[in-house]
Amino acid sequence: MSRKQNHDQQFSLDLNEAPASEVQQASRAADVSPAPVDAATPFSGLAQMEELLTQWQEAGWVRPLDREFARLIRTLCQEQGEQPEPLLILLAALASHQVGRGHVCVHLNTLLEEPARTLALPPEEAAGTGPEPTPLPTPADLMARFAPEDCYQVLENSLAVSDGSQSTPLVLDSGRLYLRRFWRYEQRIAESIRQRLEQPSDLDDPALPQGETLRQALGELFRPQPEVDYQKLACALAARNRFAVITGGPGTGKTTTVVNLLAALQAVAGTSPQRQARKYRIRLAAPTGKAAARLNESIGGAVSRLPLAALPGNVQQADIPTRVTTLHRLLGSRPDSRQFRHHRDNPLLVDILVIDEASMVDVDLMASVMDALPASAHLILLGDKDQLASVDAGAVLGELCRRALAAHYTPETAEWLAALTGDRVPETLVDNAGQPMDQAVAMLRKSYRFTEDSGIRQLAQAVNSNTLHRNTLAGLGRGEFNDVTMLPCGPTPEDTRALICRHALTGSPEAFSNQGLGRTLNGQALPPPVGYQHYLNLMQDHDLDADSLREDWDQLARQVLSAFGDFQVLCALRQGPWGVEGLNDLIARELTARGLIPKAEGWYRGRPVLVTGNDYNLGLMNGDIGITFSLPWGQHENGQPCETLRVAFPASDGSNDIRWISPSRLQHLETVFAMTVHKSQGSEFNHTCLILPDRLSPVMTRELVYTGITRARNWFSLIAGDETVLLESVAQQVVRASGLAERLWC
Ligand SMILES: Nc1ncnc2c1ncn2[C@@H]1O[C@H](COP(=O)(O)OP(=O)(O)OP(=O)(O)O)[C@@H](O)[C@H]1O
Repeated sequence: MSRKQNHDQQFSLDLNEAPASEVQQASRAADVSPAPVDAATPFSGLAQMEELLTQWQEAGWVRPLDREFARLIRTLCQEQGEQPEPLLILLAALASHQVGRGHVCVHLNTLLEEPARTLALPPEEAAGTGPEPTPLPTPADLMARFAPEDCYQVLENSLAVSDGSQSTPLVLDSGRLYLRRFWRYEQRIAESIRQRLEQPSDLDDPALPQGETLRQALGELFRPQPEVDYQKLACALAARNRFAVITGGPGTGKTTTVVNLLAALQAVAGTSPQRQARKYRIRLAAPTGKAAARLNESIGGAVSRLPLAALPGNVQQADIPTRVTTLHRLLGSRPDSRQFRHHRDNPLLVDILVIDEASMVDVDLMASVMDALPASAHLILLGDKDQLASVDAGAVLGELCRRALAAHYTPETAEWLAALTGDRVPETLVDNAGQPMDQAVAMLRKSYRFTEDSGIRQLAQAVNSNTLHRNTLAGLGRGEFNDVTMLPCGPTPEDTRALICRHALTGSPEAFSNQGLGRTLNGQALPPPVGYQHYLNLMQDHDLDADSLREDWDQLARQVLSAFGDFQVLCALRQGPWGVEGLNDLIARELTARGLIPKAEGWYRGRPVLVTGNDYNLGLMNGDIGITFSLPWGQHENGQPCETLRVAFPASDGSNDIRWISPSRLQHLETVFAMTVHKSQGSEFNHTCLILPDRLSPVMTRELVYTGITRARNWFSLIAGDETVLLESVAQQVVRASGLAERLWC
């Protein structure tokens, strides 16, 4: 038997799912030898390479997990009689390191061409401290010794690596090195999409009755327009395919479009002899509780405005759900397990699944969705392709939308769309060589939330197209737009801190060219920009007491939570004076000094908290926001009522209920006067203030700045520690290594 043939038995253990105890045992088995002195030393033996990995880990360059993964590969190779090359151990650690940074794999050629940039090693220090010189050999020093062929040879000769056809812990596929688990996720996602795209549709022939029903329904749902109606085109495309993506910037009508789409599909189902007029079972989901709650808020109104009576198929309001659940709840997550209740052998009972804010879904969760979805079900992803990618590995929506701007619809698709919608796709979006995946992606191109002259819209566009210039920023400073302001940092750090404090307190309406007054949208007056004193005043100015009813407290909590959502400080970093930790502390101290909160540490009345991990027992999801109240519900030993702290959370089921939770029961949370842009995904605020530091860091990218700006519904303020850093951030783009797009487009 050849070495490779025996793989399945040898490596039946999936290393990335290995229990911690095994990892620790492997770790303890390692020898340690003297520190390496140059880039050649780690290649003189396994112990030397492992010692370097330990030093990298101690320096904070790689995670303990990365080092342990490399050691486990070494142990497993040795157990099979292979003496692994130090280069193999190094590549294993680097592949694991890249997963920790959101990549699905490592492109070997890119790694060799640009090791420092690809790996972001050595890491830059947190803003404010500057990079420290280090005597450690860097990955770039090490990789400079090798050509791609050397890496391929070492990987191909190892029992720990295969092309995926065998159960090895590492997979080398088309020049990409994967941890096996991530390779499998990518495979499963691509397979599921391809399988859905290959299924013929009843709607393929516009002349057949189903096509005619769809045409009629679209005619009722969309008013005729002088220009191409991209929402109508998106509905038609998504109705035809069992897999579809609808992408668009803020306010381009993703929710409106999907509601129309679901109504149109129910009309088709209601007239379909094959379905015997049985309507589709539809579920709506979002990756976080916050995103689910936001869709909950907007979808009910959109459904109630549907012209149902005019549609064929006897579509009723109840045929279109308005309750949105989190993906974890939908799939049935179980405490302390990464396995969901719904999977291939216990699929979801659903005909159409819509996932909003799909940019936040990582490869692991997306693969679980694909597994749990019956092969015949429609999957519709909604999201903004230009937003930040998921926190965990992958950039699934970004990859699926990578050709969305130019569309690449085939002439056949363009003809079909014209027959169904009456709209002709512009020639620039038609491509004879368009591929099946292109035909399932629709991009909404017109914003209905922002007017043409909106500063938020123009700033977001300039960032997205990398055309943000100093004169745009100067224009913001001069008050060229009445919905955006740029607040100038002071000459000293104290001045800047004072500016941030003033702004966080009041929202600085005077800094906007119209003094924050008089803005209207679609004839509706918009509330002016506010800061945190707005919700804290509301908390203080009430006349509830121990005799008040629970309902009255619930009502107050709803008002306070809504007022808190009127303003949010966002930042790029976690640590340092410009990060969440520094800003939370700064703002809390200012509010204490103003008598708006009693103290700045621990638990106190008015403390806003962000849940940072799912807690199924309490029914709280990552991203939920609560506000701490002091309630007269406690009791002294003598029976007298006393104040007790409770955190008010809005129920995540769209019921408008309030849950009061004791602080001692809350485990994963942080104060949220400041929030990272990453955590703000899926949320929107009436007034958003984005604070960017005075030093560039790898996390500061175009996607981050764009996501920060587009969290603002009506007012946006910017505090940039250094304009050059802002411009440089916009020039930096997130590119996550993955092979998904290559699997879907040949
Ligand atoms: N075709 C349209 N004509 C007029 N108004 C529209 C149209 N489509 C959407 N709108 C309005 O634009 C606003 C934003 O629409 P919608 O909520 O559907 O967009 P979205 O892309 O889902 O927004 P978000 O950025 O919050 O995800 C809503 O007030 C909606 O009623």
